[in-house]
Amino acid sequence: MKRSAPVWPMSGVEEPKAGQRRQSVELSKKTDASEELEVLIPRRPSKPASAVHLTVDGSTHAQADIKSQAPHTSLLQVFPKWLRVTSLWFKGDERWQARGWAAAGVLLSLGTTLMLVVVSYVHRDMETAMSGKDQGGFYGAIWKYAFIILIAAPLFAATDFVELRLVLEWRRWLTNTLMSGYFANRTFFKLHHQLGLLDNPDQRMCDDVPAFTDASVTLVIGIVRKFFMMVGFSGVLWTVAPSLVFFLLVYAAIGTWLTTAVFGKRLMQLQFLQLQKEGDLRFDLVRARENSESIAFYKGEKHEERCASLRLVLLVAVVRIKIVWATFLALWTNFYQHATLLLPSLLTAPRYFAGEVEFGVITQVSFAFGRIESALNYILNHLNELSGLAAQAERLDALLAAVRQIESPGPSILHETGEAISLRLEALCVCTPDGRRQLCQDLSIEVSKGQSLLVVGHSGCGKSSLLRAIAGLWTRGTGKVVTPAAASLFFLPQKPYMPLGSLRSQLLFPSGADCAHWIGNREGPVPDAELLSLLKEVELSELVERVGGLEAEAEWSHVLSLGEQQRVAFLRLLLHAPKLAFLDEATGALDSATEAALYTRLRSYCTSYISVGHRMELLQYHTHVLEHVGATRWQLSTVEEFRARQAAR
Ligand SMILES: Nc1ncnc2c1ncn2[C@@H]1O[C@H](COP(=O)(O)OP(=O)(O)OP(=O)(O)O)[C@@H](O)[C@H]1O
Repeated sequence: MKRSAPVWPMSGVEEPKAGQRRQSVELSKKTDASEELEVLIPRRPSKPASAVHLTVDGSTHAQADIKSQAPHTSLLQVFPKWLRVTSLWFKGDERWQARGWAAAGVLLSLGTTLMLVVVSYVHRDMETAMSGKDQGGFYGAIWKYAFIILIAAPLFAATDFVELRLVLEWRRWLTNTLMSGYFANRTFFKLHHQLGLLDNPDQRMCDDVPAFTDASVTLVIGIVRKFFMMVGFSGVLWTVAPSLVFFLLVYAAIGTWLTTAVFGKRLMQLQFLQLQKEGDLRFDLVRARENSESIAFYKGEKHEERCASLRLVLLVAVVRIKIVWATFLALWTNFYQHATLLLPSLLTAPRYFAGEVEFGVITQVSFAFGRIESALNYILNHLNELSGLAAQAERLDALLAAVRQIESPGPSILHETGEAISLRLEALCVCTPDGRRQLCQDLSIEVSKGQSLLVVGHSGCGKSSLLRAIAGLWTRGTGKVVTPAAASLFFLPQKPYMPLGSLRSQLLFPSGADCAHWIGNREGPVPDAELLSLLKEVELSELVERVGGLEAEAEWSHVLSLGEQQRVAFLRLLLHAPKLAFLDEATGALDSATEAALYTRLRSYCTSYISVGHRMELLQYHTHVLEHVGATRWQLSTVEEFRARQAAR
C-alpha cells in the first residue's frame, strides 16, 4: 500500500494525488537479427492459433489488443462490479469486523477534516493579528495552534493505522475467499483445463487483490474526507463569497464529466491490458523455471528468451501508450486546476482594499477555495488510480464469475457412491472439455471387489481421459459413475507430483503430517518406522539416509529420478490403502522387476485397482482388460479372453 505521511494542513501543500498463438515478429534493422522470426507463444486462456504481425515496438499489436481484449465498458459501467466485489466482505462471515474497520476509518476521516476546518480559522486569526501588529492576538493563535497539534497528531496517526489495517484485513479475507473457491471442487484444474476463459488467476489473487483493496480504501476514504471537507469549507466560503461556491460546483461538474468521458475508458483499458501482460510475462518465466531441465536438454533457451522478450515488447507497448494518455491527462488537469488559482484573491482583494474584510480573510478564502476545489475535483485528480481500480475490479469480478460458473455445473456425468462394488459405469459417454471429441460412448461395465482392470489402447484413444471422467476431473458427457466414497479412492497420475516441503511430506501427500485429511480411521501421525518399512517395500530404503533424513527439504522433482518419484507416489498409495486405486501409467519409468514387486505389494494393500498402461507384462497383475476397439467403442474381457484375442490377431 503506497501511503503518504499525513500532510499537515498549515504547510499549504496539497495532498498527493493519489491454446497458443502463432506470432510473426518483424525485427527492425536496429536489432541484431532483421529476419522475421516465427515463434509460438502459449497463452492463457488458450485460444486458437492465429497469425499476428507484431512490429518491433509491439504498438500495432497493443492497439489490436485494446480493441479485442480490453473491456469496452465505461468507468460507470464497472461500478456495479466494484460494488459486487466490495460487498462480499461487508456481507460475509466477517461483516461486523469489516463494518467496524470501515466505520472507524470514516469517523477518523471526519475528525481529521474537522481539524482542518478549525485550523483554517486559527490561521486566519494569526494572519489578521500579524497584519494588525496585535501581539496578544498573535500569541493567542499560536497557543491554540499548539493545542490543536496535540490532538491532531495522534488523530492523523490513528487514521493511517486504521486505513492500513482495513486494507490488510480486507485483503486477507478476500484472498482467502478466492483461494478457497479456487481450490474447492478442483476449480483450479477446471479453470485451467476446461474453461480457458481466464488469464493468470494466480496473479489476480496475489497482485490484483492487494492493489484493489488498497486503491478502494484510499479512494473511498479520500472521497469521504473530501466530502466532509467540502461541507466544512463551503460554510467558510459561503459566508464570505457565496458566488465562489456556485462557480466551483458548476466548474467541477463540467470538468469531471469532460475528463472521465475523454480519458476514463481508455486509461482503464490500458491498465487492464498492462495487468494482463505483466501476468503473461511472469507466467512465461515461471514456466521456464519449472521446466528448466527439459528446456536445457533441448537447448531451448533461445526460444524461451524470445517468447519472454516478446511478452516484454507487448507489455512495454501497452505502457508506452498509457504514458502518452497519462501525460495528456496531466496536461489537461494542470491547465484546469491552475486556471482558477488566483480567482479567490481576485474576488476578495477589492473588499479588503475597501476595508470591508480583514487581511486574514483573503488567506482563509483562498485556503477554503483550494480545499473545496480539490474535493469537488477529486475524481478528476485521481483518474489514473480510479481507472486502475476499475481494471482490478473487472479482473476480480471475472475470477469470481468463473469460480461460480464452475460451482454450478450444467448437465454432466453423474457421480454416485456405492460400497457394494468397486466401480460401475452406466452408459458412460465422455467428451473432451472443449466438446470437440467424444472418447467413449455408452460404456457400461462393473468391477467387483477384488477384481482389477487394465485399460489398454493406442496412444491418444482416451485411456487417461476415462480416468479423469471417473475421478470427476472431466465432467463433460453423460451417464453415471458409481464408486466407493471419494475418500477411499486414490489416483496416481502419469506425472508424479512432488509438493514443496520435507521428505516426510512427500511420503504423506496428500495427507498432511498431522493426518488432517487422512483416509481411513487412523489417528495421529504416521510412525517413522512405518514410513521406513514402506520405503523398503517400494525399494527406496536408502533414500532417507541419502537425502539427510525424513525432515530434509529439497526441490524433489529435480533431485529424484522419475522412477524414484513414481516409487514415492506408489508408497503414498500403499500408505493410504484405498478401496479402489487408479494408476495411470504409474510405473512407466520403472524396470520390469521393480514394477512386478510394486504390483505384488499393491494386491495386498488394495481391494481393487484400475491401471492404464501399454506394457503387456502388466496383464499378469490384472483380472480384466478394457480395450479400446475403435472410435468411441471399448470392450471388456477377462485377461484370458484378451490374450486369446491377441493370439488370434
Ligand atoms: N484438456 C483437453 N482438452 C481437449 N482435448 C484433450 C484434453 N486433454 C486431452 N485431450 C485429447 O483427448 C484425447 C485423449 O487423451 P488421453 O490423454 O486420454 O489419451 P491416452 O489414451 O491416455 O494417451 P496416452 O496413451 O498417449 O497417454 C487426445 O486426443 C487428447 O489430445
